[in-house]
Amino acid sequence: MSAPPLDISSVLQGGYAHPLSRQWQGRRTIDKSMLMYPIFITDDASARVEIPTLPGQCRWGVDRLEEFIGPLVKKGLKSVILFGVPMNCAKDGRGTPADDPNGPVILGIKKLASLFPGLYIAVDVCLCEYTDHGHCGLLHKDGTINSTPSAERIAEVALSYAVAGAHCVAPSDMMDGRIKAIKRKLIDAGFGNKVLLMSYSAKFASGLYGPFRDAAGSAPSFGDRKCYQLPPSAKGLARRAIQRDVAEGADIIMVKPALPYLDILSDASQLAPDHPLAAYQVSGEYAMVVAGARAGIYDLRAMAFETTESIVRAGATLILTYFAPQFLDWLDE
Ligand SMILES: NCc1[nH]cc(CCC(=O)O)c1CC(=O)O
Ligand SMILES: [Zn+2]
Ligand SMILES: [Zn+2]
Repeated sequence: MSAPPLDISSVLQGGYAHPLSRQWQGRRTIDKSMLMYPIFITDDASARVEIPTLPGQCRWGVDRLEEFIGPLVKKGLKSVILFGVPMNCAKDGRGTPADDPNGPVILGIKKLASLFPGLYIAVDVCLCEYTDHGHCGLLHKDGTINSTPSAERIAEVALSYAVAGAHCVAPSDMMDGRIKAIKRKLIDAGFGNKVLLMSYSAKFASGLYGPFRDAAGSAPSFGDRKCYQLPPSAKGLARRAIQRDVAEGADIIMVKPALPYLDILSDASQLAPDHPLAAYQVSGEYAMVVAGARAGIYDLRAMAFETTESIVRAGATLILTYFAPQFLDWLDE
């Protein structure tokens, strides 16, 4: 029994049979300027400590940033986002070490700015790395989030990074009202026309942050983050958070994590079509892709491209990714 002949409208394969015609059907869209590389800076100036759950990534001391970032800048790295990992400081309820002028983030901003004047320096703004309870904001006595002083404190920390020379401040804390509070503070201090505000707008309470919390030592000491990070099924809340942050003055909107939330990214590109849209391919997504490749399930490079291309296809114009160093090589090949 032979199958009936194909109908004219059934046949697509002739349209992409050749490598060149495949390019006409949709060209690779990632380029180096879209990559923002997350880096961990710790308070031991000479440190280079590998992070077991985040293969290939390290915590770096300020004195080693030149050897770490120099070769990447030569290959075309355009931007980084800094995360502070204080190991030798006294954490407290308000996250005092966050804006310590001698802490790793502020020293790191100054060091990178002086070493690499062409490098775009973004800084993650949060309190969880600096509070004794490990939560991202300030707490009431009963352990619940105290929003108003949280937003005020986050804004104060953001301003200190702007003063130190950051080009972009990126609050990841998810406190209500922090975008407005940060924008107000930046404007009042004369940074309104100098510093970009990138909001982690749709940040979900994800299982994919595990390696990051190892890297940054920022797991909460009790409870979880479900009262401020978004529930994974909450499409409506995510849309409202994006619209709110646009209204409060965010310059870039972010969706995080990326791969399990491509529908939200696509929604964001409709809701905020006039804003750059960032996606954070988080630590667990990176670790998953690497683990699968090591298990022989697929080729690392092919899967790194496939996942990031899907993120761009969904609407991202900027990708925070731990694959940035590898992409700098791969994009040259
Ligand atoms: N506010 C902390 C913060 N900032 C960025 C990440 C995750 C980044 C990653 O997993 O790569 C987290 C973890 C969390 O919210 O628990
Ligand atoms: Zn946090
Ligand atoms: Zn953060």
